[in-house]
Amino acid sequence: MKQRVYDANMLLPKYDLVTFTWGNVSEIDREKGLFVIKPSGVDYDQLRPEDMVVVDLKGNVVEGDLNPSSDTPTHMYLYNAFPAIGGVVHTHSPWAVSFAQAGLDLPAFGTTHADTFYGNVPAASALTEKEVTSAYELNTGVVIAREFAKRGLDPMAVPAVLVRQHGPFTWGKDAHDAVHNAKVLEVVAEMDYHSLQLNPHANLQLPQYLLDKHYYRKHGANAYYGQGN
Ligand SMILES: O=C(CO)[C@@H](O)[C@H](O)COP(=O)(O)O
Repeated sequence: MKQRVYDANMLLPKYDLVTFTWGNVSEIDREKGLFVIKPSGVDYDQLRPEDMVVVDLKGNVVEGDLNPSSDTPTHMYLYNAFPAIGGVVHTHSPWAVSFAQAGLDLPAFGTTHADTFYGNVPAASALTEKEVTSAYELNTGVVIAREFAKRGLDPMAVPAVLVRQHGPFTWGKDAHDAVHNAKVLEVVAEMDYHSLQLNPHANLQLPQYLLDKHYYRKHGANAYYGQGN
């Protein structure tokens, strides 16, 4: 599992999703109640599979000599809040971060989006100052779970979020699936930006029937939403 998580982390620079030591990938073993995550602040070209850190769902490091990623509390919170997910990715990929910092949902304008995200990708607002809990590092996870609950979104149907003042988090059935979703998010964010520049006054939103048709053609009639057509 450490090798698999290491391999998934090494896809972040390969897919041009990170700069320096930014970003992190993890994967969970639900039977053991443990997840493996990248260590904090280690250059990707220095990273080794044995550097991966093993953490339990209370945030305790159970194996590893290095500090786990600074985003470990968010990964942990998401594994607890979204029981169907198996892997989590965080990046600072520039186009997705641009939408996150602008506080804008990433709209479904086309089938490139619909293949992976069954609907607009939500921008989750940061907690207000008075909401910030003493466990500051948990706030991002709280914000994400709250946004999905508020919108009634199935996290496996829209496996991504844009956290304002921070950046994108994606997830999937495992670490590699979550990395795939992170790359699609970045590609679609750049496409959306240019579409909005090219035609700023039109309604470019993909109609629901096309979203349905395309998503279920790709994922099957019993996809996450359990509906089909
Ligand atoms: O946003 C931040 C830091 O502000 C983090 O997401 C870093 O981008 C990755 O940190 P480590 O995983 O190396 O701790």
